[in-house]
Amino acid sequence: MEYISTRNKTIPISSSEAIIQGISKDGGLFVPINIPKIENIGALKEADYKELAFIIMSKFFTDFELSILKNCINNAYDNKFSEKEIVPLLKVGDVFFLELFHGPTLAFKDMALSILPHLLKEAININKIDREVVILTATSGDTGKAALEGFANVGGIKIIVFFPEDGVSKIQKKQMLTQEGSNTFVVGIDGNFDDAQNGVKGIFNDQNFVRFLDKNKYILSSANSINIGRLIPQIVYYFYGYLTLLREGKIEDNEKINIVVPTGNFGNILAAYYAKEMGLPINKLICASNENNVLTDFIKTGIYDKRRELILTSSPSMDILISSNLERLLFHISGGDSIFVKNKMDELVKDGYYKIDKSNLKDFYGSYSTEEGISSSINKVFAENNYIMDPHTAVAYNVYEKYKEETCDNTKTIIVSTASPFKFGTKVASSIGIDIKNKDEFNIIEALATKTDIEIPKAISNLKDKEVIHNNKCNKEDMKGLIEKFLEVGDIDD
Ligand SMILES: N[C@@H](CCOP(=O)(O)O)C(=O)O
Repeated sequence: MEYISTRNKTIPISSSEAIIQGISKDGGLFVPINIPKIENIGALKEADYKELAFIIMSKFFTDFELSILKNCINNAYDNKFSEKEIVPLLKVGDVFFLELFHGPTLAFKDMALSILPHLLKEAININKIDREVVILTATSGDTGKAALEGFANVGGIKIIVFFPEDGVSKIQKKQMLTQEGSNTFVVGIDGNFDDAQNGVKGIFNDQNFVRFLDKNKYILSSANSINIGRLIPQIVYYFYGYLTLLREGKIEDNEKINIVVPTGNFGNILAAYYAKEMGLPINKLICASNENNVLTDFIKTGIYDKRRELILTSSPSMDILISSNLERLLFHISGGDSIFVKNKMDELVKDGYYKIDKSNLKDFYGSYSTEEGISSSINKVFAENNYIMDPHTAVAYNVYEKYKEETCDNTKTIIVSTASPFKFGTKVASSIGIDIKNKDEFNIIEALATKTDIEIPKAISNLKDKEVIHNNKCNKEDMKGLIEKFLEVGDIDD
């Protein structure tokens, strides 16, 4: 399988090269030259998570020897995950929650960031790279910690994470600032996630800086979902969720289901779109946003308009106005028209918006939840079903309720549950009536554990006494300066 840029189809590269580069030099994202099909999906219903991961990933990562790919998968999906199914599926009321947060950092990002370091190491070997790889990551909370965890102490790789100083939850922040590993660097910036992501993309595209790093024997890569090595592993759990329904007799073979995804950078829902294109019977892809509802407007009108204030919400991983992976969707729905994609991306930079024909978005339904909607959904599901959702998952639930009301569609539905509620203690606890006044975050979490009768995950209880290691802060304009400092390469301008 070859990969091409969404903005220029003429230079195909291998999957291992695409993983190393992270983002194309022309600013585009790598996409597979075609999306492979899987026939007779129902026959895979007895496959465990690793077997399924191998079947799916081997169709995309074709320049990895099969035994090497199998090793990567075995090393990724092991007892780092607390549940033996890796992603349990739970029926709650009339929906199914696919819980993607049982990995080491308690968010769905672990699903791909447990394997990306193994894939990248192998990609470095395959391409005989004689440079140290520097992973630049922008995060609004969950990606950062999952990437740090995955890459900590991996030889030949350094990881630098930029997060919005005031735009992540207290637990997310503590998770990142206490990260051990001599190759890890964490920086709070004085902007929002879009600033961090724009900054990182700008650095990738600054050819002078890239050459300067190269002279110092460094190359850049990415751990965000702009990296195809992040996206492909996320396809697996959509198949696994579907096949679990089939194995448990909840659906017939080939029966269509809906998938609801709380969405920010559009990577997770794009993985579901890839699954659909590969043949998974999906009816609607339901794109759930928080008050940063740029995607809702896009799906309803075909107009993507980022000219609005970014709002900090209780679901920070979705506090995004420039959803990177939409670029890949534009490429696919335009039949692979890279000129069209480039024009739209240029319009977004120049004018702040672009328009497409909304009939191209028929696979999707989009809506959003307010802060109040998040609280009332958490409260309702807990009261009625004794099931506790984190704010991101609550956004998805809230939007699914709207979808049902609007469409009366009773297709069986999976909601992806993307993070542990204990990462967002204040919002979750207050939503179910716990008095949070005068309590610190860890007291709130203890009260939440008592009320829900769920044990606090070790990854959170251990955090309480962990020492803060990273104290770096910078202006959003000075991200390059910090990279120079961490890599000890001097100043490009000297
Ligand atoms: N949801 C985010 C933002 C980055 O998303 P990614 O999937 O592109 O890495 C986060 O948690 O940081």
